[in-house]
Amino acid sequence: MIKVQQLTKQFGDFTAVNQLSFDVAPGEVLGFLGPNGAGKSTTMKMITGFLPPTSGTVEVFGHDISRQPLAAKRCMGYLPEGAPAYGDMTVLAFLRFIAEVRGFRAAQQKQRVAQVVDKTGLTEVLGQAVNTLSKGYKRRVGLAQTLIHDPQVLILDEPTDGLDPNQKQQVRDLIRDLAADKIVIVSTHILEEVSAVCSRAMIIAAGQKVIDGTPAELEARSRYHQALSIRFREPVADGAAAFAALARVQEVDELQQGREYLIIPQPGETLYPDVSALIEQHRWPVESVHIERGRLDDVFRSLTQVSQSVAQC
Ligand SMILES: Nc1ncnc2c1ncn2[C@@H]1O[C@H](COP(=O)(O)OP(=O)(O)OP(=O)(O)O)[C@@H](O)[C@H]1O
Repeated sequence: MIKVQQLTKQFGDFTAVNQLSFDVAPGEVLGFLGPNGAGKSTTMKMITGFLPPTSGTVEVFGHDISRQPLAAKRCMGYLPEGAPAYGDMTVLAFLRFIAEVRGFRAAQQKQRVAQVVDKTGLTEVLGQAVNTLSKGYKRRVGLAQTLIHDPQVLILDEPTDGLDPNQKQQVRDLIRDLAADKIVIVSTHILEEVSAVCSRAMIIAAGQKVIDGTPAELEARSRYHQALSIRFREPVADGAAAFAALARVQEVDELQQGREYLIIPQPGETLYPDVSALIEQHRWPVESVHIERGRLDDVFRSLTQVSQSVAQC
């Protein structure tokens, strides 16, 4: 279990992280979201003991990161932003070095290195200097070094940043694979990553938590939650006015000259029965109907804009 309580970081007069509290349990993949400068990296650095908090505490499986840093760090693997250090070393030498630092010797060291090389797909670049690797491989080397001691907790700062779509997919699959019995905290700007790998998501803005829930709970906050997206086989004249006249409709968007409509309900309402009755009454030729779960980008935008403007007041 990770327990973060009232965590705060000030740089001079500026408060980068403000009274942040949350718990994470094994098996959870927590997506840490927020606009640039929200305080994600600063929080991760404090959780992993790379930056002392101004106030507040972090406990990792009962070990306080400030008072028992070695015991707490033993439980964690941390992938910071950017590329791994020691770029002149070959991948193999670098991973052996990390294994050595983590206390593995002889056969055990070989075995640990071989396991992470296999997991992260590094076999073909083992003899290459880290500096000369592509961005994707550098990221994988970073991931490999976080896994060497098979930690119970993985803290990954933008693990797919700068990767191409295939590499992104591979890293996400790896995170999902690793997540079964670990705690994973992953910061990202990429909202589709949250749906792809996270069991829970927290949005922070201006150093403060603005929402914490499952991706489905976040999507339910979107204005598009339960919106109906309807496509007809041919254009339907007057559809916009007819849909807009229904009770509990907030907005109707007509697309493709009347072949498609997006009908947004008032908050908390569902429209399917009324819309379906209207379509039947007019015998409009429906091709497809889709009920939206909600859009994370819309939730992200509305929550972070509100809290940033509050912070500026
Ligand atoms: N060492 C420092 N000294 C002064 N200010 C800092 C320092 N480190 C971070 N900050 C400031 O704290 C705020 C939070 O930074 P942080 O890097 O945690 O944000 P972030 O959410 O990770 O952003 P990004 O998504 O851009 O990586 C920013 O305004 C940043 O400029």
